[in-house]
Amino acid sequence: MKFAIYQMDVIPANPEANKAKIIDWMETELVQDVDTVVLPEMWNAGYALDQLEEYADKDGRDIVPFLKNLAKQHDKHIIAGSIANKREDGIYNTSYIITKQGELIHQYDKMHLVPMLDEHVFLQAGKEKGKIFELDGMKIGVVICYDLRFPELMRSLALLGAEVIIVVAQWPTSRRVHWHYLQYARAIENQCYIISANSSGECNGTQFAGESYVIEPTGKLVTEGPKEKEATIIAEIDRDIVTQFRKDIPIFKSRVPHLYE
Ligand SMILES: NC(=O)CCC(=O)C(=O)O
Repeated sequence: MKFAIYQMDVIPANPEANKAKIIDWMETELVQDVDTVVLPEMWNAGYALDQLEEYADKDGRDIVPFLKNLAKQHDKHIIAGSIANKREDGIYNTSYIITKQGELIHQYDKMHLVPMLDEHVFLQAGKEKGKIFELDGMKIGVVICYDLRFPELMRSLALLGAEVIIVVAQWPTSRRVHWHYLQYARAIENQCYIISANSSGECNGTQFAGESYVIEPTGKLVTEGPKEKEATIIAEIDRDIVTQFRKDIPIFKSRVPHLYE
């Protein structure tokens, strides 16, 4: 499976401009040759949290049809990062997965809200258990940014069979060391690919790190995006590497969950 990651400089509080950027990016040459594209976290409105009442999508009503059309038009699966998404009981940070046939096959609301960003003041936390989905026979899970700090969530996706975990993010440069090491740890401990799409822009004085990664289950770096700069990252992944590594070091067979609690 070949991926294009959009390490996007998200424009805060401007969904129309961000949609236009994605339309243009999908036309770029690098993206033409891939099966699947990956977008970053909250790409519609950025981290303008105090303006989300105005700029959040209304339960995906605008953005889901937008993504479905784009997927069909370009014949590509879209792992659509996440968007600020207003429902009756508040605003969620929601990820959507759309197939190249234009079908919405998965959605996930970010379950861990970030205290350092006061997310609990502006956002609702997702209440549903993590699930996985399949694209071209590959089992995939998606998590959103701060979720990366919770090994329990990522392990639960691996136990459901995830061979790839996508991390969509707006992770700040100030904590880029955590961003780096946590992804390696999650790849190695869950013996899965980690594919991340981080933002590279700036919002209210916070600079986002860029440095989107593709890491093999073995901990080998496949490729990495530049620091703090918009970029397209292309990577091909190989399911056999997951299968072989899980045979070589069979940690899932060695687990003793009854001794962990
Ligand atoms: N958008 C986020 O979830 C940021 C997470 C973060 O800054 C951190 O975990 O540190």
